[in-house]
Amino acid sequence: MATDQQTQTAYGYIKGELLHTIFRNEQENFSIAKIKVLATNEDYQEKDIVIKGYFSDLQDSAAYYFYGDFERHPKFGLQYNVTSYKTFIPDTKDGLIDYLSSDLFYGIGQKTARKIVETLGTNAVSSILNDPSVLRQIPGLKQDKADQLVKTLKENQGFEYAAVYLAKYGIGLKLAQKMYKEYQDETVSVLQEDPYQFVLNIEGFGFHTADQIAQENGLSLTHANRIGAGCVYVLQQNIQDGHVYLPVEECIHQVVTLLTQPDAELTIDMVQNRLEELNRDKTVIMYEGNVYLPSLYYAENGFAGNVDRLLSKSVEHDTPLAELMKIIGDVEEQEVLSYGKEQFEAIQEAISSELMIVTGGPGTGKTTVIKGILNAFAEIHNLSIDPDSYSDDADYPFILTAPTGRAAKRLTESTGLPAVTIHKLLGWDGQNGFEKDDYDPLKGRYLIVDEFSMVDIWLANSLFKAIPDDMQVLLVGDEDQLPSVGPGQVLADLLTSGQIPYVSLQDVYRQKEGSKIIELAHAIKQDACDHHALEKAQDFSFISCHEQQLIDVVTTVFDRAQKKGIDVKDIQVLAPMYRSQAGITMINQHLQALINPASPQKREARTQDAVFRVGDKVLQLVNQPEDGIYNGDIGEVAAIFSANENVDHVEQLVIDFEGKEISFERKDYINITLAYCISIHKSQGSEFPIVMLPVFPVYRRMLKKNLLYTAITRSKQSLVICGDKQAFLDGVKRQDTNQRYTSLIEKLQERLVDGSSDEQPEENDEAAISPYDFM
Ligand SMILES: Nc1ncnc2c1ncn2[C@@H]1O[C@H](COP(=O)(O)OP(=O)(O)OP(=O)(O)O)[C@@H](O)[C@H]1O
Repeated sequence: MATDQQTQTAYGYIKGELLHTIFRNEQENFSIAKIKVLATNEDYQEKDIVIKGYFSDLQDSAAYYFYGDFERHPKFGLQYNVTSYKTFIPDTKDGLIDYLSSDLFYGIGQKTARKIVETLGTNAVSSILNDPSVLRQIPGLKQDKADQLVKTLKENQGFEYAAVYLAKYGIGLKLAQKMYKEYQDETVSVLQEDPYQFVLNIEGFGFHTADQIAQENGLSLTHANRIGAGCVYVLQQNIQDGHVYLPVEECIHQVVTLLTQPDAELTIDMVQNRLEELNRDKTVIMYEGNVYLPSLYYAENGFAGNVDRLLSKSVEHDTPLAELMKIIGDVEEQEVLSYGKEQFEAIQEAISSELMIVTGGPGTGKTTVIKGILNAFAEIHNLSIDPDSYSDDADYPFILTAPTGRAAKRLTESTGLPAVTIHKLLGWDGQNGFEKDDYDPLKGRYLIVDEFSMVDIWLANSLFKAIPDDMQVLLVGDEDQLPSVGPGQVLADLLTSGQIPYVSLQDVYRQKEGSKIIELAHAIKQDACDHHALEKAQDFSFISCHEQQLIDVVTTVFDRAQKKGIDVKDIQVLAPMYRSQAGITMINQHLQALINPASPQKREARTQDAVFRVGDKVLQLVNQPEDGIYNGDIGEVAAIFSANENVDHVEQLVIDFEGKEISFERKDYINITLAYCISIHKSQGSEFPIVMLPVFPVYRRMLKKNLLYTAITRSKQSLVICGDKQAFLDGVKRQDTNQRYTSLIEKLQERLVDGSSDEQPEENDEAAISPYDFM
C-alpha cells in the first residue's frame, strides 16, 4: 500500500475511510470499525482493516489518519489498535476546497470554500480553530455561517485536535477522553495556559507532563500554579507510600526538590506561602504543623470521632462475671475444647466491650475466639446463631466482614456463617459511593471485621460511619503483617493509642499439631529466626540456589508436584518485586509456558505486554465491587470470545472467580495479570495450600520482617523457600523503618483523654468525601 507524502510523520499510520462501525460505546467513546485503507506507511497490503480505540463518531464523508499498532487477534487476524487519530484535511488548494464544501459543513458551498482557502491559505482549518475571528476577513461570509463552520470544525476536530496534541506528550486516548469530557474545546488552550490544573483535577495526569507542556509554552518555573500543583502532587505521591500527611517542612523540602531546576530559583518561603494559600482555599489542610489532602484529614477525624462515639456507650447487657464465665464454659463444652487464658479473656472482654481488638499470629486461635464470642453472645442474648432460623424480614444479628473477597470467603469457611466484603456490606453502588452511612446505618447486634490490618483510613472511616450506637464491634487482625495498601496503619495506631481494649493472643495452638510453618512465623515475630529455624521439616523446605537457577528450581518443584498428583493450581509462588531476572513477570511467563502452553486448540488474547490463554490463572488488580471481585482475587480464564461471537460485539475474556464468571473487555485487561506468581503485597488476606517463596539478595531493598512474615503465613500446608539463606535471615531482622505519617494516635488520644479538640479546622462536607465515593 502506498504511503501518503502529506503525513510527514515518524509514526506508523493508516489513512482510511469508514466502511462500517462494528461496535460503539457512546459513554466511553470506544469504537471498533472496519475502514477502507487509503494509504499507510505500515507494512500492510490489504484494502481494509478493523481498527479499535477511543474516538468520537467517525463521519462517513471524511478520511482520517489513524496512528497505532497492529495487534493479532487469534481468530480475526490483524487489527489496528488506534492510540491517536486526526481527520485528514487536504493541504492542496483544491482538496481543501472540496473538503470545506463537502456535506460535513452545512451552508458552505464551493464559492465560499474557495474564498476561505484563497484568503487563509491551505492552513485555513488550523487558523480558524486557533482564532475563529480570522473568518471576518472572508468577503461576504455571514456571521451565522461563520459560527456554524467554527462549531462544526470544533465538533469534528475538537477532541481529535486535543487527542493529537496530547499524544505528543504520551497521553493516550483514554486519558485524553477524560480530559476532554471535563474541559471540552478548552482542553488544549487550558493545557497551554495552565497545564497544572490537570494535575489537580484529572486523576492520572502527572506533574512531569504538566511541567513539560508548561515549559514548551514558556510558563514561568516559579508560577504560583506550578508550586501549587507541586504541593498537591507531592502529597498524592506520599499517599502511595501509605502516608496520611506530611510534616510541613518535609512537604516543603520535597516540593522544592521536585520543582528546582537550573533556571528555577525556588525558595522555601515561596512554597510555604503557596501552601498557606492552598490551606485558605481548602485545597490542602494544615493542622498542627502537618499538611494533609482534605479527604485524608477528614477521614482520620471522622474515624477517631466514631471510635470515640462507640467507646463512650456502655454495653446494654452487662452480664455478671460469674454468669459470663459459666456461659463461656458451656461454649467450651459445646466446642469440645478448653480455651487458653488469653482466649478466655478475649471472649470475656469482647462480650462486654462496645469496641475491642483481638490480635495474634497464625494458629493462635483467632477464629476459635471469634466462634466462641458469637456463641457466647448468642447465649447471653437468647439469639440463634443459625442464619436459617431468621425470616427474610428479620435482621441476622451477626455481621461478619473482611476487606477482600478471599478473606471473607475464608471467614465463612472457618465459621460456617455468612461473611461479605466491607464494600458489599456498605452497599457499594459503583457510582455514588457507599449506601450505608450515618443516615442509613448497618443493622445488627455484633460486627466482626477480620484481617483489619488491611483496612486503610478511608475504608475504616466509611465503615465506622455506618456503625450504629447499639452495635458491638470486634476487630481481628495480625499486627505483624504488612500495613494496608492504602494510606494509614489503622490497626497498629488503634493498638498503640492504648485507648481501645485489646487482647493479643500469643500461645500457638496449631504448632501443637507439629507445624514448622507456624514455628517459623513465630520465630520471625519474636526476632529469633536463625539457621536452625530453616531446617527441613515435613511441611517446610529451603532450597538453596542462585538467582540464575530459579527457573530450573521452580520447574523441578512443579514437575515433582505434578508427578505426585498435586494440583499445581494449589502452588502459589509469591515474590516481592515485578522486575529482575527473578521477578514476578519473568516467573509468570515461565510458569505459563510450563503449565498452560500455547496450542492451536487454545484461544489466546494478546495485549502489549501479556498473553492470556484459556486455562490461565489470573489475578484481579483493582477493586471491582460492582461485580463482587476485589484486588487480590484469583481466577481462571474460562473462555475467550471474539467480537463476532457475542451480542456486545467486543472481544471478551471470561474469568471464573471461584464460581463467579466475570467478562472483561479489552480495555479492562490492564486490571488483570497472570497469577502463577503474585506479589506478596497482593497475597495479603489470602491463604494457599502450598507457597513457594523465592528470596534473593537482588530483592534486598524489599526484604523486611513484615513482608517475609506476611509471605510465609500465607501457606496452609506446605512452604518451599528457595534462594539465599543469608538474604532471608537478614531480611527477617530488618524492621520496616519507613514509618507512615499518620495522626490517628494523637486524634484518638485528644478525643478520648481530653474530649473533642475545639481547635480543629471546620468540617467541610465536600472535602470529607473519600476516594471511595468515586471508585
Ligand atoms: N484452646 C484450644 N485448644 C485446642 N485447640 C485449639 C485451641 N485454640 C485453637 N485451637 C486449634 O488450633 C488451630 C488454630 O486455631 P485457629 O484456626 O482458631 O487460629 P487462627 O489464629 O485463626 O489461625 P490462622 O490465622 O492461621 O487461620 C485450630 O485447629 C484450632 O482448632
